[in-house]
Amino acid sequence: MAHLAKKHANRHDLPELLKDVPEEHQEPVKQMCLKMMSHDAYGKPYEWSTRDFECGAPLGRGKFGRVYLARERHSHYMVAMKVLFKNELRQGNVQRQVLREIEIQSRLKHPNILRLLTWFHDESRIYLALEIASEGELYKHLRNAPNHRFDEPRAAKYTYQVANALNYCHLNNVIHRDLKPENILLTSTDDLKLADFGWSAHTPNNKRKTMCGTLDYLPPEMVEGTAYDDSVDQWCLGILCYEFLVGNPPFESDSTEKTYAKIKRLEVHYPSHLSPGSKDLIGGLLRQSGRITLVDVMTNGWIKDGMTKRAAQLERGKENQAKN
Ligand SMILES: Nc1ncnc2c1ncn2[C@@H]1O[C@H](COP(=O)(O)OP(=O)(O)OP(=O)(O)O)[C@@H](O)[C@H]1O
Repeated sequence: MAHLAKKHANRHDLPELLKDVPEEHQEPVKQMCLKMMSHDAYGKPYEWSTRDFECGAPLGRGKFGRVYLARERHSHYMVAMKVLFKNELRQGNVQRQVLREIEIQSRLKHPNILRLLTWFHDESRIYLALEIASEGELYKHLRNAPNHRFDEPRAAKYTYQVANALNYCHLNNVIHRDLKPENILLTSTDDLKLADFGWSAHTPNNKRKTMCGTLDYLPPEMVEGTAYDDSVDQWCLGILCYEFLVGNPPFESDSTEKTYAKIKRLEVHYPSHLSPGSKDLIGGLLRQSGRITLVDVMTNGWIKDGMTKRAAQLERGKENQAKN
């Protein structure tokens, strides 16, 4: 399926394709590339179908989708196959949402956005062949972390990666609008993949007024029903960063009204364990207007320092594993 990323690659491109692959993986990766290049689908239009995949263990289940590990028969390339039943989509009245998700996700290509490799359908089902994020939902990792929160280096790295993905979306006129730990997946290499573009929207420059997203993550302009633009995603990134560090979103309450009121008053309580750098960053994002940009987030000192520390943590983890 590498043809989707690099349509016209051929055998002569192998040295270039393999140049960043570690020595010990060169041969298997080369064989995989050769297999992909010999596939009927390589660089040409191709009608994928269930015949092309072997279905394996279930990976999870959503409101509409069941997700399975699957393997492309020819190349043995592994994917996460999401299967949606058309009658369930019709009953839930979400056909348009799913089509928008497919349309948007298939053209977004970024290391922190879950790739939709291909999709096809039969009479009763829609199949989405997705890149695998083997560690699953980030939400689960947050729940399982000590005190249900990440340490600052981990939170900083993840905030950077989400900012990077959102920045790419905005450059491509897409607003995500539904950021939350449940819509982010984690890979085996500790990298995030933004998923679930069901609520995202194309933004042909004008401001929008649709109310959507998750209550705890709603920015004041969406609560008030006024026009909004892509800076809603910066607000949500501020909420996400807070939730990473504290374990719950800042405006969480026991009723919708109370949450709305807190959002409108920008009533954020910062626990004492938060560093000044993290509070500064969150404060810059959780503003009614004049939010800091995603590039400001990516170049922020607290973020950069945290990323260096996270890389060192992971390195130490690898060394310890090697010793045991
Ligand atoms: N690409 C993937 N790699 C690995 N696991 C995945 C992948 N996509 C989904 N999963 C697993 O399958 C579960 C269900 O995925 P799905 O996208 O249907 O869920 P959802 O977004 O929670 O559903 P919904 O939007 O219908 O509420 C996820 O929670 C996750 O554990």
